[in-house]
Amino acid sequence: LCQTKEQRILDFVLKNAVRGDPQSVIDNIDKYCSQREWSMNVGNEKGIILDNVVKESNPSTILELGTYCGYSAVRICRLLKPGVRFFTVEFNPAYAAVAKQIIEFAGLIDKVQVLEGSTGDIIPQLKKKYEVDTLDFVFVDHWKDKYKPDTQLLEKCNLLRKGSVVLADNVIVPGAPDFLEYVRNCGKYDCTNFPSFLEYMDEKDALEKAVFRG
Ligand SMILES: CCCNc1ncnc2c1ncn2[C@@H]1O[C@H](/C=C/CNC(=O)c2cc(-c3ccc(F)cc3)cc(O)c2O)[C@@H](O)[C@H]1O
Ligand SMILES: [Mg+2]
Repeated sequence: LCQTKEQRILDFVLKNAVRGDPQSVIDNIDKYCSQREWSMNVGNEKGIILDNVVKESNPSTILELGTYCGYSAVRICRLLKPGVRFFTVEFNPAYAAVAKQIIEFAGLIDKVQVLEGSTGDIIPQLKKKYEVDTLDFVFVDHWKDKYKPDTQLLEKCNLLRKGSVVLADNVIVPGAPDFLEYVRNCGKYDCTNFPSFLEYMDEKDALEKAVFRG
């Protein structure tokens, strides 16, 4: 029996999407969350912007902060060439379990490493334990008050290089004002705002792209 919303989303995907077809997984999550139960996936409007920024960055090493159900992990990894490394961090075991099953159903589990734990613990381990040199692309979509400290932690751990792209969801709703102020004024990033809409709603939201100057 599906007790949680996340389990109901997984169940809907397993029943209605096509195994091995990432686009059908994305479309079915969007269908469920727009028709049945709202859920905090990046969604299709902001998702198209995410797709375009990923495509233009052509990244080889990607980090996502906040996996949730794996919607954006599937969105990003469906665009990646073979051999690319995608790490996604999730500290809620129940969400991580749902995400792994959704990513697996989409046929992308070989490209994805779901790192269970807190970003504060995992980011400092990326170089030594996960053999990461620097990150080409970071998608930030976890607790909004952690965007700024975790971006600063990425800098401190020397995980960003000249041209690394940090793309943040929800800079209008719920908002991440300290993060926005930081990336726009600290002098280390070239920032671009992408106005869009909150997932499955008519409210305005936006993504912020912050390119590290190195
Ligand atoms: C120690 C905490 C920081 N470190 C962390 N390390 C690892 N995983 C972390 C995490 N923080 C949060 N997470 C995970 O990220 C996810 C959290 C996402 C938070 N997102 C939101 O709150 C959010 C919220 C909205 C929203 C918008 C409008 C509204 F009326 C209500 C909600 C829309 C969004 O697109 C959102 O992304 C969860 O899976 C959580 O378990
Ligand atoms: Mg979000």
